[in-house]
Amino acid sequence: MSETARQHGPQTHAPVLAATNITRRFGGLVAINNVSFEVRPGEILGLIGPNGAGKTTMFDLLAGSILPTSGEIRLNGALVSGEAAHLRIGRGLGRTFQIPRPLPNLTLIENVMLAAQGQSGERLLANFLTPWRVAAEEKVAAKKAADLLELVSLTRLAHEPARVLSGGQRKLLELARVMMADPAIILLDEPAAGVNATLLEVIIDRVRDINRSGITFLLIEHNIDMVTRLCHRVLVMASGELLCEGTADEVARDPRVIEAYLGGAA
Ligand SMILES: Nc1ncnc2c1ncn2[C@@H]1O[C@H](COP(=O)(O)OP(=O)(O)OP(=O)(O)O)[C@@H](O)[C@H]1O
Repeated sequence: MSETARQHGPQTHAPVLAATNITRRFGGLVAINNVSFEVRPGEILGLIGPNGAGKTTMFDLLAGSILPTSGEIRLNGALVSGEAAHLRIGRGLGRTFQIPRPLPNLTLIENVMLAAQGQSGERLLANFLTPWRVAAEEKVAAKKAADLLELVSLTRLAHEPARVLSGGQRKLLELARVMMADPAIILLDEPAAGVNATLLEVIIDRVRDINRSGITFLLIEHNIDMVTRLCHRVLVMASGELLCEGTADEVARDPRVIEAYLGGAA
């Protein structure tokens, strides 16, 4: 485990997110087979495994894009397995995507502001009856969006349209967008994929900063260097099953993990 991971290890409190006996079938294919795990408050938990292991399907289940065939998902203790994705966002679950798709013609600030939760301006009647409140809320949201863009090192581009961003900058924008909804936990999908080495360092630093501010992460990543540097604990999946868990160093030495990767368990 890296020095940073050791210094900022998780506390042992009730899990932020818990998956219990989750199974998900697609027709005859069992994509997730009776998987259970917990994400502890304050940790960065890695989820790794060969292609087709079931990692993205697990994210889809946790975020509510798809529902499990069986099993339970709890978010801060509340049973959410049957709940729609937007309700889970309201409960503090944020998710980034492997290929972020910001609205290309809106500025970065506007893209981030769109992710604010429950503003009066979203309600037509409030717009009509209390325009001053809507304006005040927008001002607060704009300030928060600007602060978040600063946090992810994108202030310079805040008023540019999102279409000018590189792949790595889109990932940073996605992080700011997710933060706008004040998440307790962020599901981070392959933040290193397609990102150049310099920007990757920025992403690692920003994730670390955000984690130190108290936000928990579950991270899918193929870049083992990033996993080793960031994650307090790592889960390994293969062929829809949870193979093992431990520190990055421990799982890297586990013969079952080596076999899964070398043997093409997917
Ligand atoms: N909507 C779907 N319909 C049918 N099969 C699916 C569907 N989604 C995923 N699968 C299958 O479920 C299995 C797990 O896929 P998943 O995308 O979750 O793996 P992964 O670990 O995220 O892989 P990768 O690292 O390549 O992204 C694969 O065999 C995949 O083909």
